[in-house]
Amino acid sequence: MRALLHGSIARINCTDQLHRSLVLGRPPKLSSPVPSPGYNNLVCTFVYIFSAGLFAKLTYGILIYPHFFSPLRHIPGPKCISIWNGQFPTIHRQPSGQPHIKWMDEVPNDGLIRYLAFCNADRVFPTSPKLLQEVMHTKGYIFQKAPIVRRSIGKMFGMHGMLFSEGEQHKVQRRHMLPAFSYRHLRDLIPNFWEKSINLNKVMENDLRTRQDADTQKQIGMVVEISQWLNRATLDIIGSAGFGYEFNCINNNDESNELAQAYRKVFQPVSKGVQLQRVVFQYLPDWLIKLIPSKRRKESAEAIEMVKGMCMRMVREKKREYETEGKAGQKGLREIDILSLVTKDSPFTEEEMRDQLMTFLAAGHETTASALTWALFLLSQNPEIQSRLRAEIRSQIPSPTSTATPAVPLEDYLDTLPYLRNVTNEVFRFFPPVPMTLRMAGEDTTLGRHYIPKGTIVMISPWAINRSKKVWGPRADVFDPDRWEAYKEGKEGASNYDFMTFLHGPRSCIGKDFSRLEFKALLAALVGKFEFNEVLDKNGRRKELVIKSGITSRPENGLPLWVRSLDGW
Ligand code: HEM
Repeated sequence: MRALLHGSIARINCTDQLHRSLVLGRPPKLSSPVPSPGYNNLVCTFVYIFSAGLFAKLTYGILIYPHFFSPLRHIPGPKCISIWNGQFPTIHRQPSGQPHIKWMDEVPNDGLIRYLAFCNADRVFPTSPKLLQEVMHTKGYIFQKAPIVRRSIGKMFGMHGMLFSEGEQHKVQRRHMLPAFSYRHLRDLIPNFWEKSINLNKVMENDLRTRQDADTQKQIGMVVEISQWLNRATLDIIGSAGFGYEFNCINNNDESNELAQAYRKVFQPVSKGVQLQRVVFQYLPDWLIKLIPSKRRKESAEAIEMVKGMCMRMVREKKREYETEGKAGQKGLREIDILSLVTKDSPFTEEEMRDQLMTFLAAGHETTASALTWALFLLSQNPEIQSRLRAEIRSQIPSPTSTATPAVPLEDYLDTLPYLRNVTNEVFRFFPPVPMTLRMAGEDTTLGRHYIPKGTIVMISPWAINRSKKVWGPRADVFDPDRWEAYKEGKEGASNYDFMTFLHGPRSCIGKDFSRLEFKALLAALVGKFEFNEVLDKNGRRKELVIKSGITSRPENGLPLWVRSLDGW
């Protein structure tokens, strides 16, 4: 009653002041109503109950459930190093997948390991070919893309693109796009890959010469941050071979190329602090995250808008082309490139078409650039492997500068050069550009003999499987292209699931053959023409390599290498 009375007095005061200010023409001075003690008590009680509820929920969810009630608790796993944060401190300190190698080799298990991640969230990690096959193949559509992944990279890769579609929708999309990845079509793209590779060589050589002249007047090579060149080259290749578009990233440096810049902002490796922030943000609603100011997020959002706009323009231009040139399409070409398939007679809405392009653009350039970065890093550390590769390339592939018509076109043999093939396989094994990915059980199911409740997050780690001593023997952590003589493209290994770089099954990488050919063309052109050496510190010692895992794994601060142009090819 007192509360009510108090409230009405406050309201009367307010109206009174308003009336007076209207009459006198002054702005009203509203006195804030004084909350009654009853109201205060109510609020306090609510806050207490809410806090107690939250505390109980967190205590149960973080401290009790994972240790005593989780149906996954009997699956073997590493000992928790934190009572509330499981293995997270170890995972956070090391590159993605690194702790998993140790667990795989040291924790006795029947193909499945369970560990606790941030705030003791359950994770299962399949280690045997049989269970990997279940997750990726037999139950490929039950184990769906984890919402955490969708949330963190969905906007850049296109929410409605193939990477994030599920079930029937995914099957339709994948079937529709397959012709663009048939081996016959990819073989026809080799001259295009080669042309771009030669262009990269030319521009890099000019750049080396110009800068050398200014600095030393000598042709002794110079330090180059190599990864940005590789990103520009793979962007040009996906643009031209995939979409029939010339992005011209190789010819224009990063600063003058909006597209290269946009991707650099989104994909640049992040510090441990930002990684931790991202983990925490997974648990916060979008509206709350938007309220927290962040320069990096703002830049990423702008970059995403730029890419979105560009993909939409490509879709609309191509559609207009079909409308004006009729169904046969441009000059009657066999149009099975990515952009044509996405836009012509396609089952996609315009938004889906745009997202499909975003998927192929992002997935199709960053990964191959990361693989090439690692290739040059490994070759710079292993000069004898580099020389052997160069000898094969120079003896088999005519110099890009020669004007003579080659006796056999490159597309007939690029894919079969034995040492180039072994080096390619070994780089992909040793540094898988996508070190890990997550799936979520879409329904209650099983893995082997283990019950897996709906919502369980499954960690798939190409990094761990590709480097496990259990799988690859005691020399698993040695970079040795010759091991592929025995494995012969993975076919003579114990199982396909030993090599996980592109995953397997219906959700495996659709672009794996595209990227292999592109990788071989770029690597052959680069190693044929240039020598790559590591940059040592001032005491002549090897610098410690810090691997940053963002969407792909990359060396921290790019990869500076000592590059020298060689004569005779
Ligand atoms: C070295 C280069 C590459 C690597 C290591 C790689 C790796 C992968 C991996 C691991 C996935 C599965 C991701 C997941 O499910 O979480 C994937 C999916 C995909 N990749 Fe690649 N990729 C490479 C190059 C390419 C290229 C060149 C293209 C296109 C031209 C491409 C297009 C795609 C697409 C569309 C998907 C989604 C497939 C689906 O869900 O059905 N990738 N890639």
